[in-house]
Amino acid sequence: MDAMEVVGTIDHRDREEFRSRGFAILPQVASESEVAWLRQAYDRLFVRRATPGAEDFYDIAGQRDREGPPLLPQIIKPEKYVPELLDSPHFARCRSIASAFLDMAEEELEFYGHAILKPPRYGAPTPWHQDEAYMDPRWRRRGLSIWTTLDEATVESGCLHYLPGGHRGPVLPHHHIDNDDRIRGLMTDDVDPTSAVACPLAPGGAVVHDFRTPHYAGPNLTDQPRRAYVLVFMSAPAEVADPEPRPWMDWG
Ligand SMILES: O=C(O)CCC(=O)C(=O)O
Repeated sequence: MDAMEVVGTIDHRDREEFRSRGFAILPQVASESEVAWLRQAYDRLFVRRATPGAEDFYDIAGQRDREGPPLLPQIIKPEKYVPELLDSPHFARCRSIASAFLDMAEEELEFYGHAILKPPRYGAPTPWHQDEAYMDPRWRRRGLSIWTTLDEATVESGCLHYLPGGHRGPVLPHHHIDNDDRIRGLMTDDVDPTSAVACPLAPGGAVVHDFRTPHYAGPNLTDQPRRAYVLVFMSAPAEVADPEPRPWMDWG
């Protein structure tokens, strides 16, 4: 029996929370049985594909040529390897939720997934960043991420933290982690973490954040893995007439 009611729709309070704070909390977007299915798909994916050099596998926090286990392993577009992910009720629910938050028809939304694993008692923090800092400034997209946890996500295991309202400001200056451009991950120093809101969740719960909302997750200090499956939904790109410089990007 599934313990909590799975909610695939949002109401005006969720919308208002998202509009004013740049994030919203959805306590249950996947049922217990869906979480069990997602976990086994996720684990198989990491066993098969989480090897250095594998296509779509990255260590966000480790240097490209680093030896040893990845610090913050991530698989981009897991749906390429497990197409059933897109047939799942969880995906349908998330697409409908994204459509409601973005006020765009489902058919107009582009999307992709990514999976970020924090193994037990191992792994780096995900430093403060805005997702938009990773994007090409020559193209503007409206969008959001729906971050579903497959495990208990707590402050100790690496739940997400947000800076409320940060999505209404600019894209902040970012740099590569440790100022080392062999590390793929970006971070910003321009946040005041004392005003951050931590978002602990039970398995199957989700947080939704705008591309511009600054966010952070700590290292996993617990004996359980912290498996997050993220679905990113966005509008088609619109060309920006006068793009802002993002010197941390490869194109300078
Ligand atoms: O799962 C994490 O540690 C970070 C997730 C994140 O930054 C994102 O989904 O945008």
